[in-house]
Amino acid sequence: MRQLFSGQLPELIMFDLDGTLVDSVPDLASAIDKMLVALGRDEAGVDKVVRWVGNGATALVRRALVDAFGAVPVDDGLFDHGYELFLRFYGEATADQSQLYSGALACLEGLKGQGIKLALVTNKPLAFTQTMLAGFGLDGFFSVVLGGDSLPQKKPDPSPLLEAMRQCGVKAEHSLMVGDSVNDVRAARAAGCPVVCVPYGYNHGDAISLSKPDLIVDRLDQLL
Ligand SMILES: O=C(O)COP(=O)(O)O
Ligand SMILES: [Mg+2]
Repeated sequence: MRQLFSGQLPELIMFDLDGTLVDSVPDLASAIDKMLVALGRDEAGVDKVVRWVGNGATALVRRALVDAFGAVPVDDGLFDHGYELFLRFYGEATADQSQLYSGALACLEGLKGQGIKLALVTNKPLAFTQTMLAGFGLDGFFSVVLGGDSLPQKKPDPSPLLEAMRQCGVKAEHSLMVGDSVNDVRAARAAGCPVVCVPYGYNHGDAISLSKPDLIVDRLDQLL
């Protein structure tokens, strides 16, 4: 990580949540499947849902409805009904089957111990993000937490990263983004900061190396 900052440590590290810190797809898939069954369709299953995660909850629901109903664009009434069902089911079980990735907690503890400011920048809606962070005891680590609905634009737009930097008072050249998807890489490039990725997350079924992050680490504790 130091090689990205001319031998120094970054002052701020911004983390993605789904697919980077937490393997959240089991609960997301379960809520999507309950929604589809309530709408009279077959379950989609984890293998499909894993490719639909990454652009926030509305995009996830829309992709599931397009797959199940085959209509593009999805009718507004169907979307509203489906989204309401998804919010209810996911709210009932946000972090039941989800798991922290190996090395994630040690990474956050180690970086915080080195005096580096930490921020969480996710496309997941803020309310679910807060539930998940609290469920894993991670809520104390971050100076700033931004969800996909915190600002008008979400990743790959750079605005959530720029807002986290602004709130922490750190410039882009002293900031680092850590994520798992092309949305994290694009947001970091547009915000002007380096980006490290993990290869185990959700990148719409593509290898993250195709997005050319500055560094790929197999486990987050390799950042220490
Ligand atoms: O909710 C999503 O679609 C993805 O969330 P993430 O930005 O934490 O990966
Ligand atoms: Mg992610």
